[in-house]
Amino acid sequence: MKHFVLVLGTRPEAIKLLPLNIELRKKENVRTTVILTGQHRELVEDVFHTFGCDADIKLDTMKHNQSLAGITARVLEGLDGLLPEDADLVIVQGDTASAFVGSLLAYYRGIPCAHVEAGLRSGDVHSPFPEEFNRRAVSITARWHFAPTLTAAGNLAAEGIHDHVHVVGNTSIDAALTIAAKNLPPSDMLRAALPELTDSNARVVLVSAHRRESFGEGITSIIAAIRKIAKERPDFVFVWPVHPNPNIHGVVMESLANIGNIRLLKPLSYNDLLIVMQRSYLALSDSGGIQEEAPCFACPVLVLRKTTERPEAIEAGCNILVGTDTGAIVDAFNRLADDRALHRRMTEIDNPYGDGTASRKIADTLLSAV
Ligand SMILES: CC(=O)N[C@@H]1[C@@H](OP(=O)(O)OP(=O)(O)OC[C@H]2O[C@@H](n3ccc(=O)[nH]c3=O)[C@H](O)[C@@H]2O)O[C@H](CO)[C@@H](O)[C@@H]1O
Repeated sequence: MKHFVLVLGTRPEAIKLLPLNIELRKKENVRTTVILTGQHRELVEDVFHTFGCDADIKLDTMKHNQSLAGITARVLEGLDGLLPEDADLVIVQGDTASAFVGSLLAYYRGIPCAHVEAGLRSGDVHSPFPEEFNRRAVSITARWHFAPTLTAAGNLAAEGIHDHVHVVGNTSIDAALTIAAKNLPPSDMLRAALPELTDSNARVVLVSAHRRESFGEGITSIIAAIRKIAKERPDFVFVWPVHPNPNIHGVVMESLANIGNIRLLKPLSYNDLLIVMQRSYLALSDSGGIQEEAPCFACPVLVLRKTTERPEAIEAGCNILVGTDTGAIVDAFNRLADDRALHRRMTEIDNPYGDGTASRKIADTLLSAV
């Protein structure tokens, strides 16, 4: 019996690793232990609930206004005491401190590591900060690299990483399709905050922004764009689940409260988020996961970043890279709002991040290799 340990700390890691854990647990000759590092505790609990499972080990690392050094040090020390001695494999995902530290500890202990969502690169180690460093660092020690796309595999090849690279799609698509197929009802909170959910004439727009690179000037400029569009376009309803990060939360709540067609909400459960996405005409977002999931649900994304390590959806024509300039956001929004033919073309393209089978492929590969 093999023992695989999944280490995760944030909401997107839970969304992208729990489908893999479910696939692994279907196998007879493997058992898994899920360790939650506690990096973003509150946002993660909901995801476990949605997938109907719980973490096996929970670390308590969350501190108010935690520094990067503080998180990294606490997760490394906490994990060191808890990583099971008999682990045959450590699995990490993406680009967080938890992923970096999980792979580092596996390296220290001589345990092989598998990296899910390997090969995403911006090319600038300072942006996104610190994610670009984290994912590059994981690639140095990982033995298996599960790249979501050929582009990501090409990024690894450019760094000399050729062995055990498997292009499987992104597990975010497995998660989104699995949960959407359950057709779970929206929460009472969402129903009350967004009565337009059942009004087929209302045009809904999903908004989200939380990247560190947008703190300060970027978020101010995004807020100015949303305020201007909302005032000029009362035919649209804007739904913004505001990230709890203090650099975002305060300024968004202060600047956009009391505008009738802007609904500022607490972070949505994953199921509610998918319901809003399915109901949205378009999304304005800097989120990586939303850029990947939205093409499944006919929801073009205007990407609120200067660059993205997800060029596939831009190249395919599902999403548009807009940046954070107020005028550019307003122009791109109006164009897509008014040009229904463009909107239809953008929503008819196959999702370049996969078809919902990434977790099964990863589980099969690992079972035959470890
Ligand atoms: C630099 C970069 O791009 N890094 C990414 C970053 O993740 P991100 O940018 O995707 O992070 P978020 O936007 O926080 O999460 C998104 C998920 O959360 C769901 N959601 C959202 C709002 C809400 O109210 N309720 C929800 O349920 C949503 O549907 C989606 O699935 O780290 C990951 C981990 O390593 C990486 O994979 C990934 O590269």
